[in-house]
Amino acid sequence: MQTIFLTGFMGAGKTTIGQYLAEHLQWPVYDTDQLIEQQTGQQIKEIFSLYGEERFRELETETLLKKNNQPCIVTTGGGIILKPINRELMKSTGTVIFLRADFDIIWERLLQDDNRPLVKNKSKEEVEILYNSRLPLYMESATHIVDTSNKSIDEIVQQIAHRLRLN
Ligand SMILES: Nc1ncnc2c1ncn2[C@@H]1O[C@H](COP(=O)(O)OP(=O)(O)OP(=O)(O)O)[C@@H](O)[C@H]1O
Ligand SMILES: O=C(O)C1=C[C@@H](O)[C@@H](O)[C@H](O)C1
Ligand SMILES: [Mg+2]
Repeated sequence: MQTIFLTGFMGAGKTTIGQYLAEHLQWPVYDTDQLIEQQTGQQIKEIFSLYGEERFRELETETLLKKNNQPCIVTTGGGIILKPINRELMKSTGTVIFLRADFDIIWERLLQDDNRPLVKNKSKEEVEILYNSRLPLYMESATHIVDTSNKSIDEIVQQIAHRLRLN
């Protein structure tokens, strides 16, 4: 089994599910947002405001390129699917699981945290437009789609392990 990449919109639960899945499988887990923050010593919102979104997208690609080939879970930033090279890198080196969730559920989760520059000061309608514009890219790059709406973290972890025949 190669790398398991978790993709999906902000608030879909990639980071959270990745931690629990890693514990369940006893595999290492890496989060691209956290790796970028560690590497730069800056928070994502600072990177966006100091250098812009484009620079952040380059850092995401660099992070994917640095990954070694050991089995692991990689939880990604919500916009990792925007660059074709990222979609190709993930699909060619692993299994890509798109964590799908209804927009209303995502919106409720996003209200809890202010470290997401693409959501800050945006209306629900504006963020929903972004969500809808990205859906085809999550779908196109996924090898599996797992619906997480109204499911507990444990149910989602079990479902992923079952789909990948890892339990
Ligand atoms: N299945 C779930 N049920 C209830 N709450 C959840 C579920 N999954 C995630 N959450 C909660 O939603 C919030 C967002 O989750 P998380 O940070 O894991 O999302 P993410 O997909 O990594 O987002 P980002 O792309 O911004 O990094 C967290 O507070 C988390 O506890
Ligand atoms: O959806 C996005 O574009 C983002 C999601 C977050 O995980 C971070 O990578 C950053 O806030 C951008
Ligand atoms: Mg995350």
